[in-house]
Amino acid sequence: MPDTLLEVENLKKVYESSTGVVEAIGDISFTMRRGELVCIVGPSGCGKTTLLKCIAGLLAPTSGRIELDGVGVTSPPPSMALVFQEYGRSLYPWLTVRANVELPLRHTALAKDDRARLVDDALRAVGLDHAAGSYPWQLSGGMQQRVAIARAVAYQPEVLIMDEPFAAVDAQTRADLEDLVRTLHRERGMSILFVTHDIDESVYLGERVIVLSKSPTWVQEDLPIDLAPERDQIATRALPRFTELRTHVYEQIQRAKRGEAVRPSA
Ligand SMILES: Nc1ncnc2c1ncn2[C@@H]1O[C@H](COP(=O)(O)OP(=O)(O)OP(=O)(O)O)[C@@H](O)[C@H]1O
Repeated sequence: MPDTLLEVENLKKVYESSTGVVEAIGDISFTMRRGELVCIVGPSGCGKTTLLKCIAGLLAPTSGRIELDGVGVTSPPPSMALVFQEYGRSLYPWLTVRANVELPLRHTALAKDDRARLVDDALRAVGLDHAAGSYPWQLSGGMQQRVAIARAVAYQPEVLIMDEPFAAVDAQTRADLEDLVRTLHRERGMSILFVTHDIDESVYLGERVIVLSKSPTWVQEDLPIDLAPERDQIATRALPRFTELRTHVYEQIQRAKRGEAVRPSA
């Protein structure tokens, strides 16, 4: 199998509406390998969601190319799963946790027993096997987001796309969910593209952090995170190297906001 999973080449997105023209994405190129966990950060409004929508085939780019597994993305690829910030809106309140997790599998050719096995396994992976019969509205926000993650895990996607998934949960829950994402990546080899506003989160989670410029957006830096793969909320964040990396990313985002970085080809 080829090592490159996702390829974004010279992506440009211009919104045109009655209120005017917005060049959200100027020219973004990057690749992601199979099994990688890549974080994307950038100033507010720099086009992170626009980028993910294009990658997910929900929005047509103005120009450029996106390939998943060597195939051009022109509509939502079946081998992709998405988890958004608004877990409340991504779960069906009239379905149990189990039924919510099973939902995408109902459209596959899997036998009922196989579907049940995948759902059980995913619920166990996110620590919610005890809540299978509950309804989403009976769960805390963090638990609801675990259900959304379990649904993605059960679906066994080639790549999991996460758009600020933990922005609406409290700090302690957020730390637990970050560790869950690291575990899914480490133990199941999941390929994860993770957008966040939180610089510390990007360094804690990522094997690479892609820093975007302000709009019209380009890749200002593609930074390898040379921390050990075993990460711990207290020990890793206390490392001098963690502080160096987060300070570096912070400075890059400040430069991006001020528009100081100059595009190499410009
Ligand atoms: N449907 C749309 N029509 C017109 N302009 C849009 C549309 N969606 C987004 N934009 C503009 O495109 C730019 C990028 O928006 P986008 O939401 O992708 O950025 P973001 O980095 O995800 O933002 P945030 O950090 O606030 O979450 C912004 O200037 C925004 O106003």
